[in-house]
Amino acid sequence: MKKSILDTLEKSIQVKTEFINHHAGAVEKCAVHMAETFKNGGKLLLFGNGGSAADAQHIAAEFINRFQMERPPLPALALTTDTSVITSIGNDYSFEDIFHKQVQALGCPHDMALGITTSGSSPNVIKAVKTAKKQGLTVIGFSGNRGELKELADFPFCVPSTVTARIQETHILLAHILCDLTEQLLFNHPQCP
Ligand SMILES: O=C(CO)[C@@H](O)[C@H](O)[C@H](O)[C@H](O)COP(=O)(O)O
Ligand SMILES: [Zn+2]
Repeated sequence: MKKSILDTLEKSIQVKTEFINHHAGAVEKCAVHMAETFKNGGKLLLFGNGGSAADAQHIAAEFINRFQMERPPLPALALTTDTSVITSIGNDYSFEDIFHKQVQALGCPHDMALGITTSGSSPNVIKAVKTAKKQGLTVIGFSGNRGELKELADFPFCVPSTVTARIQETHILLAHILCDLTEQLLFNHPQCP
């Protein structure tokens, strides 16, 4: 049992390390774009399924409330929370449309969209990402190393794994790093180098 726990820990660290080694520069660029977006009055729309829906909500809360410092709220909205909207779209149209229609309604050209899918191919995430691009939003894609999302996103972050749990663990690390950098860039965090 202990071996299995340690193997999982080791694998998680390995995937995160490999991911950061490959993507550190892109993470920094993405944070700069995000800070500019908020500075210019844009917002961040987030969406995903299952654990990634929880991640979308978790990340939105970091921006709206705060991450590590006292500062004004930043506009971020998870498209996974309004059961009336989601059930009406799912019921009248299809599950594939639940994020796409919300992006159509709420997305503006200077906003950013963050689509999260560990398979890289959930149809409702892919459709909403295509809509976001069509409407002029900048798209961040959180995925694993498979699927279409990495080809579509302006900032593709593909975790080098095919295991959903390992991918999700890296996504939340990445999200926390992006929140931290964005706060530093916008509000001159005391720890800013
Ligand atoms: O959290 C987990 C598994 O760790 C699940 O809830 C998982 O998120 C769901 O099966 C999702 O539907 C998977 O979708 P996706 O990541 O491939 O877009
Ligand atoms: Zn999970």
